[in-house]
Amino acid sequence: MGFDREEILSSTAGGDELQIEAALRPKRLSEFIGQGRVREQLSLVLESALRRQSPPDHVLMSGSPGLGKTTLAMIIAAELNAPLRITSGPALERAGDLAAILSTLAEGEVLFIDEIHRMARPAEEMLYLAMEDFRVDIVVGKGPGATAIPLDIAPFTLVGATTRAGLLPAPLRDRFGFTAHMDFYETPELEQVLRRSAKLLGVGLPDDGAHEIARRSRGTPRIANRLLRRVRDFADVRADGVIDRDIAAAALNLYEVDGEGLDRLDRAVLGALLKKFGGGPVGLSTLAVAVGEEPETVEVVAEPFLVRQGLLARTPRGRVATAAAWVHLGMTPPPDAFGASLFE
Ligand SMILES: Nc1ncnc2c1ncn2[C@@H]1O[C@H](COP(=O)(O)OP(=O)(O)OP(=O)(O)O)[C@@H](O)[C@H]1O
Repeated sequence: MGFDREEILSSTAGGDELQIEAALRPKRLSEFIGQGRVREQLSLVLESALRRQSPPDHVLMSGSPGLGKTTLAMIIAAELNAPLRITSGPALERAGDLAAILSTLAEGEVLFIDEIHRMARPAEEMLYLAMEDFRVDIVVGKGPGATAIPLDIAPFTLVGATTRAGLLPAPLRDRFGFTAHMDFYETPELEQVLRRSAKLLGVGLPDDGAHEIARRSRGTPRIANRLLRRVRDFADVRADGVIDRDIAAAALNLYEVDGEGLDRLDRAVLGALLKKFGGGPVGLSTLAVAVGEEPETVEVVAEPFLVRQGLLARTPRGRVATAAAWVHLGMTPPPDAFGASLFE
């Protein structure tokens, strides 16, 4: 499969989680689990580009952190047999930062810009022209005497990733020929991710253990892999190394991941919403201050999963806890709680 178990095991010894994460990444589209529709659409886009022998359309991927956007960008380059350049929105502060990258791209190269919604405005405007005409305008001089010198660049494919597609300006969004929205994964898909990772890590993971970790992984492969490593530590020290359902449940309880996969931040958000604001509605920034986090962390990391679990609703007046949230935290929902009729 192109994976080197030694590579993974030795990086475990060094304790380098990032290296393990990299080693667990699927390298080809056929190894990528779940996201069936995105995979099928992407495989058509790539296949036809290969037949035409020209770079495919630019690709935009949106979705919560850890769902596989970086992995897919790497796969796109691998399937096209093309080199890959990786950067991120916050690193592109000035147009010159982007010009330096664009002007040195090889023909057909894949340029991956993570967190593309955080790119500075001048770089964004330079990108429009580059995406459309494979050209950049290098501005020389300042003020009224400034002149733009056009420079042709090699045809390339931009792969952009964002956790917040809504923040992308329309002119940028419209220049992507293919947009993929990544959804949270279903439990059986995460079981597959876990079985594959366990094999690569040489960990014994029976089906009931895989199921227990998968259902607590917030629909996210990165979290599934992270929990697998924590549970493996527990199994090595407190059991014979095999991760069955009971071992997985005991380890995850210890790490404060509850039965529905809510972690400490998720529970802090719900707890504040219920106990400090009577279930809401409350504004995002007030809620974030109450849990001591940045609004963006609450909005991007905690909320999408809580919404998906039916525990929190975003309304025009603010965030509201549903009746299910009260029940989840062991409290009785007030009669007027959002969705209370479901519990009658
Ligand atoms: N479909 C998948 N099949 C198997 N493993 C996956 C899949 N998607 C992601 N993973 C695993 O999850 C980890 C995180 O994926 P990745 O870094 O691609 O997420 P991401 O969406 O780019 O996150 P972020 O936006 O936070 O960087 C990877 O190490 C990879 O091993």
